[in-house]
Amino acid sequence: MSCSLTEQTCIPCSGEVPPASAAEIAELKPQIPAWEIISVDGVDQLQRIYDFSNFQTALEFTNKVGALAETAQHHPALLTEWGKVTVTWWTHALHGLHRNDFIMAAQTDDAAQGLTVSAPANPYG
Ligand SMILES: C[C@H](O)[C@H](O)[C@H]1CNC2=NC(N)=NC(=O)C2=N1
Repeated sequence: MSCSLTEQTCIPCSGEVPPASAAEIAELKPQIPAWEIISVDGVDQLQRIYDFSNFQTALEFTNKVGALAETAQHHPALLTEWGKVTVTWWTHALHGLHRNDFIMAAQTDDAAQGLTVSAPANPYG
């Protein structure tokens, strides 16, 4: 498919839908290069840490991602700290990754545009 991830929308997903195949992951992952695939208790997840210059901007970004999630009815784990937000996407119903997670990761990257700083600025270390 040539359509970029940010132009796609999530499809409703139940436990009957198969998780993303290795071939699908190989197609989609290069479109979100800054994301890591992690495994938590055997569940594959997409994770990225974004850096911000203060808590308020981190919270503003968190709320933008929350609004995207509500629109898509697909929800991430969000950890908001001073100067950073950790975003984790996976599909609860599948206990793993679905194309939806890659779509949401791409949308999350778009939401971060203009808000992030390139290096952590945490004065507390
Ligand atoms: C009914 C409702 O759409 C489902 O419970 C949705 C809600 N948000 C969700 N978010 C994520 N990440 N995975 C899901 O399986 C999921 N299911």
